[in-house]
Amino acid sequence: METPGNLFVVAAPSGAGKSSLVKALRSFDARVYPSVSHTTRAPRGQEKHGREYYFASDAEFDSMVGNDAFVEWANVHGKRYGTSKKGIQDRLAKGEDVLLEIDYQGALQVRTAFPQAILIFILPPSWEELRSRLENRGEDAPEVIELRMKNAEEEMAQVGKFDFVIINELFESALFDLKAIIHSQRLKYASQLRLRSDVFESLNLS
Ligand SMILES: Nc1nc2c(ncn2[C@@H]2O[C@H](COP(=O)(O)OP(=O)(O)O)[C@@H](O)[C@H]2O)c(=O)[nH]1
Ligand SMILES: Nc1ncnc2c1ncn2[C@@H]1O[C@H](COP(=O)(O)OP(=O)(O)O)[C@@H](O)[C@H]1O
Repeated sequence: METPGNLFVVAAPSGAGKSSLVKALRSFDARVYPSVSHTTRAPRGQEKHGREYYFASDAEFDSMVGNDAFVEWANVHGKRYGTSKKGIQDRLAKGEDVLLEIDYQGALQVRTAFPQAILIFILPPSWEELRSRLENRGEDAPEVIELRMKNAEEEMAQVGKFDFVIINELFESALFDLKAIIHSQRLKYASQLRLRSDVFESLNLS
């Protein structure tokens, strides 16, 4: 589907730092609207329904799948996660930028539905660092960390299908890269025309 807003999709193995990067980006770029996904996994410590996720039962998730309410959904680490159509289509149609923080299976489904979507993959600098970030985050049980490390192999093998790759070694440098990708999309002709129609009009351009 062609829409005036930019659709950014950020994927990464668990622990690579995508939530931290997107949160930091949001703190000074309120024009990137993060979509809130639905999931059947349980909330973690500080997570709130409707903020990090909409936490859904299996039956609720089944019913949304049955009603064709998702742009994409996938099984990730044994739980289901999905992006609702309602959450993004209106915003994109209004010309707003939307950012999805989802797994690679979902990212590839989004590309089918929205061929102009910009797919960004975030890599950790090493396996050791990935494990230590998962351990230091202190949110997941040891067996959950093992499953996430194991799944990371399959996830990282998909990096070549993405448009951009960011290596999150130094946080500030990775954040700079993410900002640069987003900013470069906004400098494209169609985006500039939409965002700065006042300038285009005063210069008699269109
Ligand atoms: N396909 C898909 N994946 C999602 C969605 N929301 C989150 N995910 C992915 O599910 C995985 C697990 O997310 P989460 O449980 O929050 O753990 P985290 O990756 O450690 O932060 C991550 O790869 C997320 O990017 C979604 O709506 N669709
Ligand atoms: N560049 C970095 N250097 C060191 N630690 C980082 C870096 N980026 C993120 N982290 C830390 O790694 C852990 C995992 O990051 P998080 O954003 O939760 O990852 P994801 O959302 O990809 O699962 C968090 O404790 C976070 O503070």
